[in-house]
Parts: sequence; C-alpha cells; structure tokens
Amino acid sequence: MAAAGGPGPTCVLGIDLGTTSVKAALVTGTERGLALAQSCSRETQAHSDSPGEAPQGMEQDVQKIIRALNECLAALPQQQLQQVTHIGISGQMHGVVFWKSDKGCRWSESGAGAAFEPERVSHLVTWQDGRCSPAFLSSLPPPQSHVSLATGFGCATVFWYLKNSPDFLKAYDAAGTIQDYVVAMLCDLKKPLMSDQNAASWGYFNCRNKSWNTDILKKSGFPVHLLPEVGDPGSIAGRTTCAWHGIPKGAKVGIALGDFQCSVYSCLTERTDAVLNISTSAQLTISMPLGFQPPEAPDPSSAVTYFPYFNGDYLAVAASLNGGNVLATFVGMVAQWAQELGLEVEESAIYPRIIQAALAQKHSKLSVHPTIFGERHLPELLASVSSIGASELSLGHITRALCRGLVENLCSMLPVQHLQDMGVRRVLGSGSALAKNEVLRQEVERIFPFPVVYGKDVDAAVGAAMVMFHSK
Ligand SMILES: Nc1ncnc2c1ncn2[C@@H]1O[C@H](COP(=O)(O)OP(=O)(O)O)[C@@H](O)[C@H]1O
Ligand SMILES: O=C(CO)[C@@H](O)[C@H](O)[C@H](O)[C@H](O)COP(=O)(O)O
Repeated sequence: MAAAGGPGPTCVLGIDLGTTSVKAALVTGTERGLALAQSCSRETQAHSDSPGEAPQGMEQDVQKIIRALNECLAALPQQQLQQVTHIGISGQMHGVVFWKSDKGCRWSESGAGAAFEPERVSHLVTWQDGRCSPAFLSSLPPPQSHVSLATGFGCATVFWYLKNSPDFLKAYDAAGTIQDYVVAMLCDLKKPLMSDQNAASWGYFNCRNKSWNTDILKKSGFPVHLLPEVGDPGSIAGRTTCAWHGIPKGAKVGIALGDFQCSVYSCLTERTDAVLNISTSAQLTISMPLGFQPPEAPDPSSAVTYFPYFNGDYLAVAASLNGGNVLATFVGMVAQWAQELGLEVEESAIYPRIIQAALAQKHSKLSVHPTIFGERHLPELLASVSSIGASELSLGHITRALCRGLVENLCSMLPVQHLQDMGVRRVLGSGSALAKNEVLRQEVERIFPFPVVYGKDVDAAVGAAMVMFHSK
C-alpha cells in the first residue's frame, strides 16, 4: 500500500457493511506506507423472513447488522481504537433503509465508550430484492440516467412503497443505504449525505450533473424529501459526536462509499489491472480511460455498467447477482437434504468438505449455468445444468462445475477478449468467497490468460480506510 503524501491521518478505521458480513480494518500510516494493523469480520445473520413482506422481497434486519458491527469493534484493541482519527465506511449498494431523523438511534455506554442501536428504523430492502417486476419497472417514468433501473434499486423500492403501501413511507423522513445510515448516526446528520457512487446505484441519478432527477420524480408524486444530499466520494461527511467504542469524539467520518469501488481501491494500482471481486455477489471491473463520460442513456441489454469511482473517473463493471450467494445456496441445500435424511450438518462444516472434494475433480464435462438469481440484463434466464453424465455426479464434480460456471458467467458478461482489447495485463482477485475457496481460485486462473494476484478477505474495509488517507 502506498503512503499518503504530507501530514494526514495516522490510524484509520475502515468498515464494510456487506450483505453477509460486517468487516472492520485498522490501517496505520507508517514511513514505509500503509499497513493493515488489525481486522475483524462478523456474519450479520440479518436475513429477515417476517410475515407481510412483499412477494420476492429481500430484507435485512438493521438491528442485526448494527449488532455485528458493534461486535466487530468490540473485538478490536482499545489502545488502537483510541488512536483513530478518521473513519471510512463502505457497504452494499443499491439498497434502502428508512428512518426518523430525530429518532434514528439510541446511544448507550458500552464496555469501552459509547455505542448506538437502531431505534425508529425500517428493515434494509437490499440489492437482492425482487419485488419490482419488469412490468412494474416499465410502468415507472423513464429515468434520465446512464444506469438502467432494476429491482432492488433504492428509488425503485420507494416507488413500490408509494404504489403499494404509501402509509409505510409516512413513518419516516430520512432514507439512505445502510452505510449512509451509519454515517448519519455517527455524525448526527439531520439530513443524510450520500456519495455519487451510492446515488448512481439508486437509479434516477444523473452522474453528469451529479443531481437527482427531481423534476421527473416530483411529477410522479415521489417523496423527493427522502432523497439524501449528494457529495463527492473521499470527502468528509462530519465528525463523531461521541467516543464511539473508544474512538475519540470528533473523529472525521468520510461520506459512505460503494463496496465494490472500495474493493477496487484496495488493490488497483495500474490502469492495465482488472479486478475480480467475489463476495455475496461478484464483480469484474476495469477502469475507464481518464476523461471517459458514460453515454446519456443506458443499453438495458448490456451486462456492463459504468459506475462513478473517484475524482471523476469511472469503472466499467460486470456486476453479477450470482457470486458467493450461489455457493451459499448450494451449501444450504446440501444441509437441508442431510437434515431431511436425519443428519444434522453445520453449513460451516460443509464448505471445507465440498471444496476438498472438488479439488480432486479437475476435469469434468458437467456444465452448470449458475444464475439462480437471474441477472439484471437477463432477469428471466435462471440456472440450468447440462452434460450430466452418470460418472460425474459426486459432490466434488458438482462443486467444481458450479465454481467454473460462476467464473464463466462473469466472463460472459465482460469477455476476456474485451479485457485484452482494453489492454488488461493482470487480474487482481478480492473478496472472501474467493479468498476462502481454492477451487474458485483455480477456475479463475484457468479462464484468464493473465497472472492473477489475490488480496485479503477484508478488501473493501481496507479500501474504505485507504480512501481516508488519500482524501484532501
Ligand atoms: N467457510 C467458507 N468457505 C468458503 N466460502 C465461504 C465460507 N463461508 C462463507 N463463504 C462464502 O463467502 C460469501 C460471503 O462473503 P462475504 O465477504 O462475507 O460477503 P459480503 O462482503 O457480501 O458480506 C458467501 O456467500 C459464501 O459463498
Ligand atoms: O450490484 C452491484 C453494482 O451494480 C454490486 O456490485 C454492488 O457492489 C453491491 O454493493 C453488491 O451487490 C453487494 O456487495 P456484496 O455484499 O456482495 O459485497
């Protein structure tokens, strides 16, 4: 990691609020550059199944996300937390959480310093939410944005509530992504602040003039007062109002960022690098040339989207809805089948076994097209399995084919030939689904004709911290 030029922060806390887990990283500035001093990760187990949820809904319990965050911080050394001067926060994009601005959280003294708990806060409706059908989306006013609107995008979800449950919205006067919520609570922001990275992920945001499509939205009765203010990624949103987990009051908090941009920031050093991240979802990304501007309107059939990065730059990304979540679903299915056969097997014990079994099966004709969650550009095309031979039915064969299918699916969205044409020379691998799975790594190395270099499994948290070192 390169050090920041000139005087700046000495110890930064980076946080990533992911779909499966919360990660925290303490990054320190040394004479030789930036160093990861400590890190911690906790699964949130926040998936909510409460009755009355929208059909195809995917919601998470914010209480559980904040509990995992508090546990993560409690596990970091107090002495180092007391040195923290800046906090950088990233998280899952596209999703929306609503809260009442004067009752967003309750602070209390915990073991070491203060901690907050959500108070008048809705569930988080995540990027995986499927309540907005293609027919519903096409009934909405066309956005003036280069990003094609999809289900799970914040503004589409607000429209869904407006049309299906308007009273729900009346209980709240603020909204943001989960990472914007945490920043607002830490800094006691009355009006939430959002980076253009996350605003672009909500839909109805014009990245050229960095503003919401307020006129279009107002004409449709959209509650525009719920839209956050938008600021530049890398800027400071405010300062902590309490000694949070021992971090001194007054620590600077960066405007919340997108997790995939932070994963990229943690490792990308050359414009000839591509970044492959596999966590709950998966992304294959390259940076666009300096000065690139996205087209005025999106191509809804394209699998590649352009997202704001830092300093006006853009990333081209194949953002797949099918990443580690597909493997997690497979593991859940195996556990469920075992239970139905009268055996109790922990899911965490299944991962190492299926990975081990697949390591022994290098060659197989079995072919898995793994899109059980559809893709935004092809929502109706679900998964399929083909070339099933009687001798290739072991757990190892199926796990190997699943891992290969995941990587092939990403490369069908942003083909290797395209990467070569763009001058890519190296692939940087990030995300814990990749870090923890040697079979996936083998499949990545098999498909790319470039060297592959791996990061750690807290990449987005480290990236969020690094941004704070380099912010002005
Ligand atoms: N023990 C394990 N071995 C291999 N892969 C795992 C294991 N536990 C979880 N995973 C994978 O990691 C994914 C979650 O990665 P994580 O980085 O926590 O996600 P996020 O950043 O989205 O919160 C899961 O979907 C699963 O595929
Ligand atoms: O959908 C996109 C971008 O369009 C994703 O790449 C984006 O990073 C989202 O934040 C993820 O889907 C959620 O991230 P993660 O929890 O899977 O790491």
